[in-house]
Amino acid sequence: MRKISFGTDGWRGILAEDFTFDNVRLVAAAVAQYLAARGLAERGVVVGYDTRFLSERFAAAVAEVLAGRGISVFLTGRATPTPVVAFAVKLYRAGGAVMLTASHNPPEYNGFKFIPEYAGPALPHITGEIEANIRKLQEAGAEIAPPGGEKAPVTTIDPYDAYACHLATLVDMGAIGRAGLKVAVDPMYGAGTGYLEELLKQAGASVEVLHNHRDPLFGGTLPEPTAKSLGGLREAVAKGPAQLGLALDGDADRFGLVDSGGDFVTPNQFLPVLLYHLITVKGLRGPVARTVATTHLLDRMAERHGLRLVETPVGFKYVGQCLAEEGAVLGGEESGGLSVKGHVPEKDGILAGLLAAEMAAVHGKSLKELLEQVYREYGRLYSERLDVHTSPAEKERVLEVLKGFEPEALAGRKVTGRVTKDGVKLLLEGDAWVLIRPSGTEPLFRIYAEAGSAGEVKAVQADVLRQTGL
Ligand SMILES: O=P(O)(O)OC[C@H]1O[C@H](O)[C@H](O)[C@@H](O)[C@@H]1O
Repeated sequence: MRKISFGTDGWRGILAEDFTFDNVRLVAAAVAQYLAARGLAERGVVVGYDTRFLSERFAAAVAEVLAGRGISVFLTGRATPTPVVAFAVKLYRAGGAVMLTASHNPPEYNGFKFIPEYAGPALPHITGEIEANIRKLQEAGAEIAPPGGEKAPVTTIDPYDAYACHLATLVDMGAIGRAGLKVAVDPMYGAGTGYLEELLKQAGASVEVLHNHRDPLFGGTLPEPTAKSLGGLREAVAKGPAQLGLALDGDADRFGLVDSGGDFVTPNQFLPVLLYHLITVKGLRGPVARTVATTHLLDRMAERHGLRLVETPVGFKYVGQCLAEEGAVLGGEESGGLSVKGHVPEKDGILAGLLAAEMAAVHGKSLKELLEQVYREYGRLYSERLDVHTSPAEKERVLEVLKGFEPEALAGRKVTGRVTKDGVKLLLEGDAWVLIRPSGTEPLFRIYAEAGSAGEVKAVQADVLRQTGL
């Protein structure tokens, strides 16, 4: 059996291979030990799950282990988005939450996310402690049998209404209604079903919904809101009357956006437009947090407005930490995660979608028109990510190469700096950069690049491939 370990965001495993009821019970017991050691057990734990195969059964198994160890459980009565489960931690002042989900992974996966009492993704020192507990339980040959009998209650919850009220403090729902916005929503058969479309309808928008029934095979695609997977939504928006398309990933923590006409808007394009809106319309002030892989257009904007820019490794856990501890206005990442000041420090695709709708309503413009405005004020940057699949042996070789990867120039541009907070990032003259890092969720390397033209981005990536032999 492979080692149970928490990657970029939770433990993920293939169903029946690694992700078994026995292993889920083992990890739940390790979480119970962590909570007890931290004095958090008496606050109880929220348990939620997505729409994947057996997710509700795994959630019930986790609830049973926790309750059997005297920890009260707030169990969601239906599939619930990860950000809503995080919000429920605050709502019930719980000691943490367990979310059963493999997010946007292929259908044969399921997963286990732990959300500590601060209501954002668990930081490495916490998952490290849980992993150590798992090893000790395994070494002791402890059998985590269904405990047979609860020592604490399991209460069924539905945090929808409280979450909706909270979002109404962050989003101008009235503006969405007044504008009579027409929106198409694609929850990708996932846990966001019944959330984003309902909130928009309640606000008064007219909503067309796609893929809003449970399908653990996700219609044969990945529940990942990328341009490639959102063909149906793009077609729906291109056909009209919808002016905007909003998508979520399998557990609704990531967002995907389709502009009027059916064009996909990347997170690197949306984040600067949102920051502009938050600063100029909503009047928010505070630092701006982005991962090392996210657009530097945010840096230019932060500098112009006198805001501090915080760069974190990849993983919303680090972005969330900046939101929670430093009061950031916006925390975002190129893989489609964001949260804003006043919200839980967990990425939230529903909030992102509602903010996009608010912006369309308030400005009466498409996202692309707003983006053009941002480009006019701050200059334009092109960014792209290239994913390169590798075997485990190849991965080791490339990691070795990266240790000493300090070229003088890339694609004819001088290297002016080297950042190693996550993978290797080379800063190039002319406000360009490239980052090479192994994914923590998939067996591949990601090569992210940004420059003043699309051609330069491609040239820089090609030179990285050539020089590293990837
Ligand atoms: O690039 P990876 O290590 O595969 O991570 C990709 C993404 O995985 C999860 O969704 C994390 O929550 C994100 O913060 C991260 O950006």
